[in-house]
Formats: sequence, structure tokens, C-alpha cells
Amino acid sequence: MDILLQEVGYSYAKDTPFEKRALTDVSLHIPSGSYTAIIGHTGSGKSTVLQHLNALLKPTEGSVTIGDRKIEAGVKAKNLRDVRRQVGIVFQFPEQQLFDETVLKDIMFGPLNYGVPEEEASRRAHELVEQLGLPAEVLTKSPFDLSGGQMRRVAIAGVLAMEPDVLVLDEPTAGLDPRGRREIMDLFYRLHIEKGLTTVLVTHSMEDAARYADNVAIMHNGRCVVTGEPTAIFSNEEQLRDYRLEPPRTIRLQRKFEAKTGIQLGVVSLTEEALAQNIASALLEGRDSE
Ligand SMILES: Nc1ncnc2c1ncn2[C@@H]1O[C@H](COP(=O)(O)OP(=O)(O)OP(=O)(O)O)[C@@H](O)[C@H]1O
Repeated sequence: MDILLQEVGYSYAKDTPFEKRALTDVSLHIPSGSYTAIIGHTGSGKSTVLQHLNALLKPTEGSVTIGDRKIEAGVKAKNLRDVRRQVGIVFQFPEQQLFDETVLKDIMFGPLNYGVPEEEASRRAHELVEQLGLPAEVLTKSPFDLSGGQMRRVAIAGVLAMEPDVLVLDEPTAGLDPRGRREIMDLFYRLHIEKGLTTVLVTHSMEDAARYADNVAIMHNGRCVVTGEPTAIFSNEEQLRDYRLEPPRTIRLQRKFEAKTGIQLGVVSLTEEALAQNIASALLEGRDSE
């Protein structure tokens, strides 16, 4: 399912003395099946864009088209239930929204609320717990008796249980240790690849954007200033710095290697594995320093 923002403007507390403009003329296409990363420094408008993706916020200018629903500024949008089911958002610290007595009930809550039969909702919960690498015993436990990492997975299962067409991730690994972060990010990537799930990642991590995304949008001062594929975006270090972003670590390491050895690796490495491979190939080929 595609999402298209056309010339979107958004002001918080519009027409009040506290009015605050957050977005100006944002046009952004999230193609069906893509993995789109939205990056930008603090306050650039990422979270505000994110909340337009399932109409939690409605544009004060322009329009947002989510699948076959068009939400236009100044036009009352009714019945957004379908949109909310189709676009699932994993907010930062989603475990704060767990509430039910057992993990099973918590995961089933959303689907039941949308009229999914009990048996099917339960089947989804069992399947998701397994897919997310949790032991089946957690289903009967209180979510509040689990570890932080497990709670995070249960909350994610609750979003996935709605079987969304688009999964939106807002810094989904905030507060986890490096291993937990990697596991969760790899899991989202697997879902994206195996189920063709359209994924949108809002992140401060250039490393995650470079590793996982196939489409990158840069936000700056409330505008979407650049979109493109990751190799083009991340090889333009000057442009990144103009928007107050650091290039991903692998690219910084690559530049150090090139400066120290005089060997030019050519294409930029978006992952550590790619960097190791590029260095190995250059050394094996006996590429000379320039
Ligand atoms: N509820 C709100 N009321 C008023 N202004 C807000 C509100 N939420 C955000 N803003 C302002 O809107 C602008 C964009 O904020 P937004 O949270 O979308 O940026 P962000 O890129 O997600 O930032 P961060 O990386 O810090 O999460 C900022 O100037 C911010 O101060």
C-alpha cells in the first residue's frame, strides 16, 4: 500500500496564540513494499510526519493519501478505523501501553476490537510470540512480569497482530542494549523481506538507515529536503553535514582507511560486512594506492 504526502503543511495549535509550524510543503512518496527511513536532526519534523501516516494528525495544508483514502486539509475525515488498522505504528517505548492481565489477552486486544474472531486472534498471538522469539509460556504471564526486552516484543506483537499493510517504526529500539537492538531490527527486516511488508523507520541512527532502508528521506526545518536511495544519500557526506547529520560509521571508517592507505575503495559501504568485503577485495586485487 502506497502512502503519498502532497505539499503537506502542519501547525500545532493552529489558530491559537500557541500556534507552532512543524511542517512546510512536505511531499513524500512511500512506495508499496519499500523500506523507507526518515532521518533528520532533532526537531526537524520526523515525528510530525510519522503521525500523518495513519492520520493521527491531519494536514493543515495539502493532502495525505493512504492507500485509497485521501485526507485533505480543511475536509473533515470520517471513519479512519480502516486506515488505523492498515498502518500500524510502533511508538518509542511501546511497552508503556501494555495493560492487560496476560500477554495473550494483550496481543488479542487489537484484533478483537476490530471484529477478528477469538480463535483467529488467539492463533495470531501464538504465532507472533514464536516469530518474535519469545517462549510460549509468556502467553499466560502478566506482561508486567517480563523483562524490558520481552515487554518490547509483546508490544510489537500487539501491533503486528492487526496485520497491517504498512509498519511504521519510531525509534523502535530506544533504550535496548546493542544486542537487543540488532535482534529487533533484524526481525523487522525479516518481516519486510519475507512478507513484503512496507516499512517506515524514523530514526536518529544513520547506521540503521544505511543498513536496512532502500529509500531514504531527509527532513530539515520541517521540510523534506532530499529523498533517494541510500548509496546516493550516504555517499554525499557534505550534504549530510549541511543537514546536521553524521555519515554512518562504516562510511567514516571507509574514509579513514582510504586516507591512511591511499587505496580508494570506490562504492561506499553501507554495512560493516560490505566494508570488510570491499577492503578484502581491494587488498586481494592488490589495488595500488594512488
Ligand atoms: N505537541 C506539540 N506542540 C507544539 N509544537 C510541537 C509539538 N510537537 C512537536 N512540536 C514542534 O514541531 C517541530 C517538529 O517536531 P518533531 O517532534 O516532529 O521533530 P522530530 O524530528 O521528530 O524531533 P526528535 O528527533 O527530537 O524526535 C519542532 O519545532 C517541535 O518543537
